[in-house]
Amino acid sequence: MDSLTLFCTAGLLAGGLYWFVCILGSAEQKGKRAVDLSGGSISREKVEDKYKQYWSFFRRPKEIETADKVPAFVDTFYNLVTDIYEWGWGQSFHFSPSIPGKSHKDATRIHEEMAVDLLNVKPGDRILDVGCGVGGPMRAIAAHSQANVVGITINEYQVKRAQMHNKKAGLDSLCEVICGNFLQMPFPDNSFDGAYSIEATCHAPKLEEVYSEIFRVLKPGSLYVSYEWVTTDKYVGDNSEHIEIIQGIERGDALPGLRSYDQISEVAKKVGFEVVKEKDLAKPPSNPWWQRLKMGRIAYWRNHLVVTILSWLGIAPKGTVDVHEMLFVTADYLTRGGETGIFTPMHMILCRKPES
Ligand SMILES: C=C(CC[C@@H](C)[C@H]1CC[C@H]2C3=CC[C@H]4[C@H](C)[C@@H](O)CC[C@]4(C)[C@H]3CC[C@]12C)C(C)C
Ligand SMILES: C[S@@+](CC[C@H](N)C(=O)[O-])C[C@H]1O[C@@H](n2cnc3c(N)ncnc32)[C@H](O)[C@@H]1O
Repeated sequence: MDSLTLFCTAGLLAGGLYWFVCILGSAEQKGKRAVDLSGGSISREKVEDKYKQYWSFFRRPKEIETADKVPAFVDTFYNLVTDIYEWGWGQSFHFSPSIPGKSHKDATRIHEEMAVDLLNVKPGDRILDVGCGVGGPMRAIAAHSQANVVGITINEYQVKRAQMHNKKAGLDSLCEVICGNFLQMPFPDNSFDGAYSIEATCHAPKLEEVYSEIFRVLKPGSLYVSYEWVTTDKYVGDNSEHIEIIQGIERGDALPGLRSYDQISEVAKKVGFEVVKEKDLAKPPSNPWWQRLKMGRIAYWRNHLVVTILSWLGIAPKGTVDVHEMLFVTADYLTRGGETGIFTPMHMILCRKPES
């Protein structure tokens, strides 16, 4: 082979690799590229250890149930997964029913806007986003309602990402992000005109603790809506396949234990809320929320290859392949949860804090 052929072949290979990693492997919503994958606030040499530490929680399940350690364990999880979520899913870390003829991005936004529409808020009102992630829902909701949204997340890295996205979207005057624990929120009593949580309170070891905090910070008469992760009435506690699926979902999503659908309104009433409405938004005529997960399978194989190459080249931190692998397996459990109908990530509950 002469040197020109060698040069051209090397150029083609390098170009192909760049296209595969940087173009094909880029996020749905631009913002995170494969080459930028990190361990969040964890230093790159500690990612592998932290991943092992994450798994050690599941070897001591009793400790999780009782633990004040849960917020720290959830924080570790989001350090490990936030970049991969943003890269492979976008800035909204939740599911939504598929809508024929609409893109995932539009279906996601519609699901988010529905939450704030239920709250009856006016422009200028102050509303709380409980477990805000990197702020995808917050930005859609602020833009749609012109309300001021305050988001709280346990994860410092997400705060930085959310603030950066808010600024970039020109929504930083409407959106504020705070790092804190939603089980002990740094807000005065009766200080919000509304609140919502999207697929976040499932991380609370006791739902009562987070619901009573939300109740405390809401003004009397105002509304709270939540999209909850729960097992449905189709879940049979002694069916081994059902147990396997639910445990798979818990392990891959940092959940201290999934609740049953009928526990949600019980807890809401117990802390003082009036339950205005309750509905599983996944039920027909809604189209399957897990369709997007299932359709993405080929992309996940490609992503796996991209992450493996980047790890091998020393660009992605050691341990990233393991985290990606864990999510890959989790996607399958979530799909099975949806297909069997034993699990829903969108059990909606709308509550009001009474006037007196
Ligand atoms: C509400 C929560 C998170 C819900 C979802 C946003 C995420 C649950 C599973 C995640 C993913 C699974 C497979 C990944 C894939 C292997 C990778 O290549 C690209 C990212 C995934 C698609 C990733 C994206 C986010 C999820 C769908 C929980 C934590 C309470
Ligand atoms: C699956 S993400 C959903 C994020 C956002 N609602 C969305 O839909 O994009 C769950 C969020 O809950 C937050 N969270 C979990 N436990 C928390 C806690 N104890 N205090 C504050 N935030 C918490 C996580 O940090 C994360 O931001």
